[in-house]
Order: sequence, then structure tokens, then C-alpha cells
Amino acid sequence: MTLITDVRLRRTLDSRGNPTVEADVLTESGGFGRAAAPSGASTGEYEAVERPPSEAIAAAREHAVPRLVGEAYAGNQREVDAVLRGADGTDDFSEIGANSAVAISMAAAKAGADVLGAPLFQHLGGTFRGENFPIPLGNVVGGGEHAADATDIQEFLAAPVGAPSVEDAVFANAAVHETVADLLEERDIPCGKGDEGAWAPSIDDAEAFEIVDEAVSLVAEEVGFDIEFGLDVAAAEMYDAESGTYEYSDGSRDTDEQIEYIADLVDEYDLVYVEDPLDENDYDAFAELTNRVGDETLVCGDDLFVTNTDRLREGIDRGAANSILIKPNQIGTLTDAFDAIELAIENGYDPVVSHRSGETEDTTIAHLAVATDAPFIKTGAVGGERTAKLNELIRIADDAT
Ligand SMILES: C=C(OP(=O)(O)O)C(=O)O
Ligand SMILES: [Mg+2]
Repeated sequence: MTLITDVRLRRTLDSRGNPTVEADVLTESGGFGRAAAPSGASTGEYEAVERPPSEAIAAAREHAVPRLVGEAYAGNQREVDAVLRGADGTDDFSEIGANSAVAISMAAAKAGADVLGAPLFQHLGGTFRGENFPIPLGNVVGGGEHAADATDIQEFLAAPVGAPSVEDAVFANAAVHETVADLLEERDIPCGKGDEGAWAPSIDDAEAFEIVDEAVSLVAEEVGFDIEFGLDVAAAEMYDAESGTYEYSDGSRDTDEQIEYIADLVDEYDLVYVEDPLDENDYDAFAELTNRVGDETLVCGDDLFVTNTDRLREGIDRGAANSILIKPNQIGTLTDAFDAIELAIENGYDPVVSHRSGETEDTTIAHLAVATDAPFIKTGAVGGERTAKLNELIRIADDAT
């Protein structure tokens, strides 16, 4: 019944106004799934390859579609994803593009769920999925590669760790976002927004810490539960391999100084989450920082692990980080993302399912997070392509109770 009868691919717009790949998967018994690929700006060196959408679509039509139509079953996700890998024939999806691969993979999952008449999270997670909902990490101030002339640190993320429900958590993050705007206004700091909808003021990181710290405290007091915050440093973007230093607007830090700096920030602001605090090639420095602050905070590898089980295994062996960011398009298929989540959980690493800075209305990651019982999801705080996922989480929670 879930035999794939058609795969349609087209170019659509992402949230940055760039073209992306959208896929429709149709099945024999009338199942339908549609999904679109997101796109990163601060991409990791070891990510699967995103090809220009028109090239990715042409290559997928030539190599993948004929092997799927009339051949593979949308209800069998591992089979669909194995066909995608086989049709591509490379390690990094450089033939059909990880953007075509992930769009087809996610659309097939939705078509499989549609045939069953089950919500996607149920199809992906099965009867024995967990009962928990992820805590959303909401980007409220940012810069780096996501906004010009703003903070060096890419993302300041509200973390409503004490929220009694996913709905309360989502609204708390939006309230922190709004409170940040009030505090900026009080200080006469004009600002626009970055790619993910976070405020992107032209201030230094020290001032951003003050403002976000105050905003989370004010909102926590108002809502009556604990809200902390965390960071995506995206340190690979500021690392200069030649000099071995991290380049900030106000000077450089060598690796030891960077470790010291991050450890001090964790202590000073009780950070609950620190993503990519060090360069993507420096497992040793990640291990050293994890050793120092890993009991107090999540040290998360995004560019470090790129949702890749080989890189995660290396991290586990070396004690680098205690958390992994999961971005399906970094690796190309839902199967690969699932395997990375399972490997993480088996080894005590917290998976954090994540959006990209260039997004679409697609809500697959909300279902993936619930299906796998991931403790966190990072998908912004405001903005249509971000609220698409946040509102889907609220709907899933509503349906599940
Ligand atoms: C979401 C992120 O940004 P991008 O999609 O640009 O990699 C990130 O770095 O975690
Ligand atoms: Mg990141």
C-alpha cells in the first residue's frame, strides 16, 4: 500500500528568499507527503553537500526517482533512505545533493504516516515512543553568520527548563524575545532581526549577556518557573586555523583562553547549554571543556559532529561534548538522523533536534523530536518558519493528551 508511485521535485522559496528543494511523495493507496529542505549559513566543514537546487533536482530525477517509483515503500523508511544513498553513490550526497535527499526522505516519511492515518511522530516513534516533550531553545539575540554588525556569539538562547508544558515553554521564549526588545529600547539601542528572527543589535557580547540575563529573570518572575539561557558560539566561524586563535571584535583568544572564557561564562551566567564553543576540528579542546563544565551544562557539538555517527563515535571515545545537535539535512536522511540520536542516547549524550537558519514551513523536526524523546529542540522563538515548528509541538502535545 505504501509503494511509491510518484516523486515530484520543485524549487520553492526558503525563509531567506533563496531557492530550496521541495519534494512530494505519492503512494499506491493514495498516501501523500510533502517536505522541503532547510539550509545553513554557518555550515560545518563536514556536512553532507547541498547542491544548487536546480542541479540537485535534476540529479535526483535522473538517479533517485527511477529507483524509488514502483520499487520502494514509503512506509519502510530505512529502505527509502538506503535507496537514496545507493542512488547517490557518494559518502556525502554530492551527486543528488543532501537537499534533494532530505526533502525526499522526509516526504516519504509523511506519505508513510498518511497511509497509516497516523501523525508523523507516531509513525516515526511507534507505540513505545516516550511521553516527553522537548524543551525549546529559543534564539532571542544573535549575530555571527546570521546577521551583520551584531554580536560575535551567533545565538543567545532562552531555555525555559522549568516550564510545566511545551505550550508554556514556547510562550515563555516569545516573552523573552519581546522583553529583550523592551530592554534594548530602554537603552536606546536600535535593532533589526537576524536570519532566525533573533534581535541583532550592534552591541558587544558583554552587553548581550547583561540584557539576556535580565530578560530571562524578568520573564521567569512573571511566569513563575525557571528560565535559564544558553549559547551557540559557532566558534568554528571565528577560528583562524593559521594563528590558532578565536577572533572576536575586541581581540583574539587562543584555545586555552577560549576554554577559560567559556568556562567562566558557564559559571557566571549558569548557562545550561553551550553549542560549538570550540573549533569543529578540535576534539581535544572540546574534551577539556567538557571535563571542566560538563557536570553543570550541556556542551553540544553541531559543526563538530554534523549529525554524523562516525564523528559522534570519535567524540564519545575522546570525551568530547555531552550533547549533539541533530540537523537531518547535515547528513541527508531521516535514517541517519535517527541513528545519530540513538547512538547519542545510548552513550549519555543529549540530542538537540534543530532547525537551520534558512528554513521553510516544514514541521518534520517537531515530529522527529517527539518521536525520539529528544530532551531539547532548537527552532527559534518567533517568525513564521520558526513558529510553524513551535505551533506543531503545541498541537502534538494537545493531540497526545
Ligand atoms: C542553526 C544554526 O545555523 P545554520 O543553520 O546557519 O548552521 C546553527 O549553527 O546551529
Ligand atoms: Mg550551531
